[in-house]
Amino acid sequence: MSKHLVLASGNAGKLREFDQLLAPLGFEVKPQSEFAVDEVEETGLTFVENALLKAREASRVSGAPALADDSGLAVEALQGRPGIYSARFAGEPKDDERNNRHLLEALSDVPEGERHARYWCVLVLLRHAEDPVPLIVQRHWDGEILAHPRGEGGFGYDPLFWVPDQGMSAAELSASEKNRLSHRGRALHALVEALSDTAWSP
Ligand SMILES: O=P(O)(O)OP(=O)(O)OP(=O)(O)OC[C@H]1O[C@@H](n2cnc3c(O)ncnc32)[C@H](O)[C@@H]1O
Ligand SMILES: [Mg+2]
Repeated sequence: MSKHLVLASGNAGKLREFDQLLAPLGFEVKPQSEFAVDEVEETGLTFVENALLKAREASRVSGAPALADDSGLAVEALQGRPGIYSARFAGEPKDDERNNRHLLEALSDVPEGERHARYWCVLVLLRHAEDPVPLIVQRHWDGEILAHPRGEGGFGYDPLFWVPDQGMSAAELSASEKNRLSHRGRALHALVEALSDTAWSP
């Protein structure tokens, strides 16, 4: 069974995590930049719609099976925002530091104990651009939003995402600990498990 995949993402943090997770499982993965896939407009209203758009475009242009990730942070005190708009919470162009500052401002009046947040990750695997049976998995990871950033690892909102069970922010966890616990790591394990030989053959 050939296990080559195009990763339909332009996010360096995600690409690093996918490499760490997929290489030991024998997958040969290439970022979509190697095939000159342009960033698609994420016009969906759900993570799953956006992940489908990204995977379909990457598969169409590369001619290879494509894996896309649409993910984001849903903050309870903000009625689930920024959600699907997480990458551009502070406007264009997308910028992690500005997003984090924007999040802290939005929560400036929200006390500790009421800063619950949930990372969501939806993964879509298309075996080819017109695959009528995409493999779809979604997982979440719960935490609290800190009042100040902590840690240097991870990417995006990780310095503000407190993981109560670990007593650390997501940016303070080692890469392997984050992958073991995170929305993305757990979604990817479930996807690989669901990827039986039958599911893989078009
Ligand atoms: O669409 P692609 O090209 O994959 O890259 P992107 O950064 O635009 O990705 P999304 O559209 O899925 O937006 C997800 C945003 O949610 C945030 N996010 C998702 N997973 C995260 C994680 O594990 N750690 C920190 N932030 C995360 C981060 O700000 C991302 O930019
Ligand atoms: Mg995006």
